[in-house]
Amino acid sequence: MKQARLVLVRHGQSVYNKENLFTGWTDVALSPQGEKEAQDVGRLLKKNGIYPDICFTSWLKRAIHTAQIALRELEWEHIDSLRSYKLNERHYGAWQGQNKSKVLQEYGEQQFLAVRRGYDVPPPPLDENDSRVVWRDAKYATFERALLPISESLKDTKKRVVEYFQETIQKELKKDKTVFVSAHGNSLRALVMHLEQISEEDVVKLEIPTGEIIVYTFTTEIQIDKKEILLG
Ligand SMILES: O=C(O)[C@H](O)COP(=O)(O)O
Repeated sequence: MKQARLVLVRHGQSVYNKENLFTGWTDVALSPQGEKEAQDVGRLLKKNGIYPDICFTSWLKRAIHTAQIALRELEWEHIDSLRSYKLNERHYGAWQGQNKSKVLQEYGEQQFLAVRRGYDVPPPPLDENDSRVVWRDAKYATFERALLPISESLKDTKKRVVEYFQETIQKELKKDKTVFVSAHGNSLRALVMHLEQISEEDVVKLEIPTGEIIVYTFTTEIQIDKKEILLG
């Protein structure tokens, strides 16, 4: 019997991950190691006989390139790919581009963790006059300003990610498709929190490393039957 499968992949290491900088909506490329991690994703999918029917990514190139490299490695590049800003990484506000160790020193462990891994504490917002603010990026020019964040908590990210999951991705699962999603550390933490009904307290411990592949198999009622992490 064909069962719906959801394959979640965190993009490979980016050049900001390598430098230990907060990234958020900053649109940075994969590092050479990240490209290798993306190839490994394709290799592991092949080894496990997982050939997706459809692919979803965020609008950020580290997730787009991870999906493209993985599908090339899998020799499965023909499938439809849909992209949405709703799968983008959590907006890291004024912390974007800052060194994580320096921010930790400046804010102290408790505040740092509350923002970085907690549920409803956003980082300080990006100044509206900052040239990096999202509405100055041509890609988002047609959006209403109110839709574009200058900082987000995990709760804010979860709202848009779950909306997109329920409106779009879940429709494919209901047709028993194998759905590939290439996204980000925190947009995926938000989705996993929703799927596994993880509490606000427990989500603090949820970590998703770069290049990780999580495969959920669903029953016909869209209930999780099995969860697997694919390892090389
Ligand atoms: O946006 C970032 O900096 C990373 O993609 C995720 O970072 P985090 O693990 O520090 O939340």
